[in-house]
Amino acid sequence: MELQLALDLVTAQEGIEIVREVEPFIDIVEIGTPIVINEGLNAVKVIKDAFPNLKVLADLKIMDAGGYEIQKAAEAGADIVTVLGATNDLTIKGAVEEAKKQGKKILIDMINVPNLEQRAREVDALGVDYICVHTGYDGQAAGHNPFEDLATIKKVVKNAKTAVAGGLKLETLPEAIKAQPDLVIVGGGIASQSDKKGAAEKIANLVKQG
Ligand SMILES: O=C([C@H](O)CO)[C@H](O)[C@H](O)COP(=O)(O)O
Repeated sequence: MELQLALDLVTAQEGIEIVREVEPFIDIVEIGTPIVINEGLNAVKVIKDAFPNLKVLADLKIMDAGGYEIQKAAEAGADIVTVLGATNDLTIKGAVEEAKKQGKKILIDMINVPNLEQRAREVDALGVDYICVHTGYDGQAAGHNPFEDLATIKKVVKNAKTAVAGGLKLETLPEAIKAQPDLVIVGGGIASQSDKKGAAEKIANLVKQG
């Protein structure tokens, strides 16, 4: 089981300071969608240059032009790029093809996919690397969490790795780990804490014990 730190509501420069504190405890650093909106793919390059030994995920949430957008993220140094499960198979196939060419990986974000079980089966058959259930900020604000969705995809995904994201914190992590995802994604549960290093260390220990 791996741990991904999501950097969202900070600048890339602030992100570098956070990663410096927690680098020994994380496997992947995510350049979140808000950072990409504010600073573009240059933020991916800045973080990859600062931490060449960490895997970097660009949370582009691709919905169209899969091949082209993966190519641009790869040029910026991303190792993993997100594509929305809600898009059509053509976009996912284009993204997978380009990612294979570039030696990169695709994470499918199943945020707001209504027919989760069926869609998870379908995208799993398209050769993607990760399938991630995700309760976004708006869903979290309405009191939702991703635990039931994780159990749903764990039953049907046979090829891809499974991942979970959405409001995970030290207190709620055991619930996520119980379902044995391959990747746990934590944003505010580390990045918004006053003791980021302490939070990351405790969360990493739970993830390691898996
Ligand atoms: O993908 C995310 C969100 O949609 C903003 O772009 C976050 O990275 C993801 O939800 C993880 O962050 P937390 O919910 O703060 O753990």
